[in-house]
Amino acid sequence: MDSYGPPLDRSHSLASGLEKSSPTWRKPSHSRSSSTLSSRHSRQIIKDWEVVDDLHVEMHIGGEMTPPGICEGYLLKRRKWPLKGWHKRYFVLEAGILRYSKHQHDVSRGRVQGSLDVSRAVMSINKKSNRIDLDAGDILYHVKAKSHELFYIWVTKLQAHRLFKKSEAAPVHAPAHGAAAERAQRNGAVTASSAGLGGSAAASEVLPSADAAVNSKVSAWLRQSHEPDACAQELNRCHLDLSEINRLIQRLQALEAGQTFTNGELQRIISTQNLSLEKPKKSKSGKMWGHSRTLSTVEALGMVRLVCEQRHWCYWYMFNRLLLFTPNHTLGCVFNPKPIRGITKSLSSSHLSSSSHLGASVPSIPDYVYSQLSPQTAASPEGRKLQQDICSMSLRVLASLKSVHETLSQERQKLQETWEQNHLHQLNPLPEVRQPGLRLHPGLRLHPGLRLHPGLRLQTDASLFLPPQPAAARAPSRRAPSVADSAAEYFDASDDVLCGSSSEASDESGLSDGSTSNSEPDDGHASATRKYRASISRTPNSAVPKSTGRRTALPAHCPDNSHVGLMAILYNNIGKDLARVSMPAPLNEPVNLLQRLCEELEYSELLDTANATADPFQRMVYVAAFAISGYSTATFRNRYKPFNPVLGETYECVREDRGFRLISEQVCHHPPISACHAESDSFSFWQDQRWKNKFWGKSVEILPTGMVNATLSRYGDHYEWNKVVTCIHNVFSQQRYLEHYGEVTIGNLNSNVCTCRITFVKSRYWSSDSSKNEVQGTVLDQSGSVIHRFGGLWHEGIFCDTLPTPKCVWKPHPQPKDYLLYYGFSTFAMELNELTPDLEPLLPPTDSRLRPDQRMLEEGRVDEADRMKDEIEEIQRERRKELAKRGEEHVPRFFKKSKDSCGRDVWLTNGTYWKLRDDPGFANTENLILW
Ligand SMILES: CC(C)CCC[C@@H](C)[C@H]1CC[C@H]2[C@@H]3CC=C4C[C@@H](O)CC[C@]4(C)[C@H]3CC[C@]12C
Repeated sequence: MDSYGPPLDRSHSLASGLEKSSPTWRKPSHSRSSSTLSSRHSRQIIKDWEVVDDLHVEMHIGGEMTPPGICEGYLLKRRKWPLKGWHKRYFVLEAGILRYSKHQHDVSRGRVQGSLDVSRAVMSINKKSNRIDLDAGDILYHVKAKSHELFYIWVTKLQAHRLFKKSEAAPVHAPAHGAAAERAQRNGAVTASSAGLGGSAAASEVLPSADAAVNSKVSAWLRQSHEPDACAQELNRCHLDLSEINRLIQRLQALEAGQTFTNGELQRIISTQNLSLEKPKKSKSGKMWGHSRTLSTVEALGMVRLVCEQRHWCYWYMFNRLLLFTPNHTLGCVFNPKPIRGITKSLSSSHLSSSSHLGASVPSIPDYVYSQLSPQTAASPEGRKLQQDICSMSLRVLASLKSVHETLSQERQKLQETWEQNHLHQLNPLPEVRQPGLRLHPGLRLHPGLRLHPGLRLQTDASLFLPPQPAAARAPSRRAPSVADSAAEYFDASDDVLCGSSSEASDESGLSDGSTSNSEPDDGHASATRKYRASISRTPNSAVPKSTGRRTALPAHCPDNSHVGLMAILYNNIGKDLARVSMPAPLNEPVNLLQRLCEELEYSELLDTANATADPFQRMVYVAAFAISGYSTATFRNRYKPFNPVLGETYECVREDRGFRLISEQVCHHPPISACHAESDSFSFWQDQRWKNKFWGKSVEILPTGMVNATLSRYGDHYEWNKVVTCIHNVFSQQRYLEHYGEVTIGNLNSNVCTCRITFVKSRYWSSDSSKNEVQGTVLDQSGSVIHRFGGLWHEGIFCDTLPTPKCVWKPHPQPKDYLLYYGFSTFAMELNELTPDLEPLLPPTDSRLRPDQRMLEEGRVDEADRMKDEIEEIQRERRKELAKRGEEHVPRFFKKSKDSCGRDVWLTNGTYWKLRDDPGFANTENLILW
């Protein structure tokens, strides 16, 4: 195998964008943390793994995606238990499903030992050891091919199947639209102008044809709305552009490698054939036999095979010098080409003649392909031209996709609202008639203090609170109105208040819905969230905060870090707290974890409002909104990691404009703990943050421990709540995103009048983007009755429809201009690390604002920042060693360890910071030297 050339450990991945070459960032990303591994060897192994994405698979022939062919053969499969050793198993990959059996003959007998949908698995490969890992969460396969060639073929095939299956699952093709529009037209719902409206036309099909009002409104929408047409055109353009880009890239690669065939063509051939990778058995007549299913076709189509008898080499020869199989390694390859006539022809003619090139110097397929993927300077004018074309075309596609996305989201929202409003009319044509079958959760009772609106109509989404019930129990039943119905009416009454006019209420309010009798609890959640969402979107954004004199942008744009390989870093730090893993500076954002604690106070006005609210139940709603608001930063913050504070580092934040001041300190190194304390006239807020990680292959869960605390001065409340899990999905890929899920319970340690439960709903993998990030909450009284309910999305806002005036209790501020160029920071986040001349002399030298590496990164001096970061971490290590030598322990300066009411360790302020700052001033105290 070695003779196939060395370069399997190149950082240019076969198909992943994770480890693109980078002259600036060739510094091996694992170097920093490699000390955690025992041997150089194990580091090497980790380094060679790559996650494969499906971007580079070439499967289009003439614009259509070709279904990939079957692939079958023996692979070595890692034993399940103990996880040691390998056994040979026969694998068949067909229609996106990878099945395996013990032996080849088991397949025909239907004896399958396991199967996995490859489109749902994360695929990691190790080119050095020919290994492929497929991780579908619950099912995990570790397999190994016997040779590079087999490995390459399997990888190519797997990619092809994944891509095809994914594309099948998410069809965006236009042709169906015409048919749908036609059908819709037959229903009389749309006029001729709607042909080609695609999804929108299809939506009209589900409208109950009996309801003329519904039909007319939606068809009016369809008539007026031409955006989907524009989108379809735009997408068609994108499609063409992408094909063109693909062609240009291939051309460029071929040009640079001086080759006639492109990598894409090779991949396409492998993808589309039916392949049996087993050694063709010798028949009595001495003929070579392949898999029975494929053999005759193979011969019929003139499969290209050269056998070089003298040297006992068997060349399976696809293109010029592409496949080289030796009897010792790979044992034959039988192709059942689907009719790609041109290619078969070219195989058999011009390329056969180049057999004389074959030999030990011939690069293997992987080498060939990797060489194609290597960045090469396109010296020729044609190459440069190609590069420019690729660039400008890519930008065009990006712009188109952005605009399509925006338009479609708006249209969807409009349609949704139109549909919901009309749907209500249909379900509740007569306001006085009670809708049968309404059920309410026993916990959802009417609070004695609540007044019912006189003009009651029955529209509610009580299903929100319904626990799962067997289908029989969901059947509508007629019964007398009950307290539960009254509660439902109460919610409806709220809508009236919201909309001002009772007759128009159902048209305007996004909150009412009569469709409760047979909705699944999950659907209930989703539909409630849709309504909350609609109401939130109608709430105007809070006025742009008046200028605080603080900066509105960072000094420099964020660096591109898409090339930095994360895999090695994370593997090398398994078991470590992700947030604390040291990463190269381009992976960092110029704020640290102490500052991120402060960021949770971005919406501190909610605590001020709570403190000004007399009713304890309503007060709780605002506290809950505050607890949720702290999670909203996650929306745009998944590309960079906050700096880890060093032990003893501090941070202060004085916000006269918001009326609070905060201090935080890194109080412990093992485990790393950051503590903070904030105070204002209306509240105090403190927490210490530490967390654990769970690494799931393609995602990382952050499980915070420790409670968050807030007290309100006016009512003496002491609220305490837990945090939910934050999950970094697709951690290795550029499609990384954050999700929060779990339950938060807010208690009041000084009063048991009410509690609050908030659910951060875990999205299902098929859920649409608009239903991601759902939050639902209830405020309960002592007996467990629901007094208030609220919901929405943690990145868009929270609506409470049970307040005397139902309203959006919280909505995140709009993001500042160009925020994506500034790490996705909000205005508040931009301000966190701002250092003004009047502030500087007042800070202790341990303040994060004075930390040089973070400052360098903020100023765009990324390389310097990285070096400085190494130095600061080294200083910290030295300091720890010194302390250990002296048998001492680090004592935090401004926080002390204590126990909370449940006996848990907590870090509380010792009350000295602000006093020292005033007198004698930190310039006159003894301070730690951290950098
Ligand atoms: C470079 C890439 C891979 C790493 C990105 C990691 C980022 C997204 C991670 C690292 C540390 C993480 C934070 C750690 C702790 C918390 C507290 C939790 O209650 C809310 C989420 C929050 C605030 C996390 C958000 C996501 C986070 C910032």
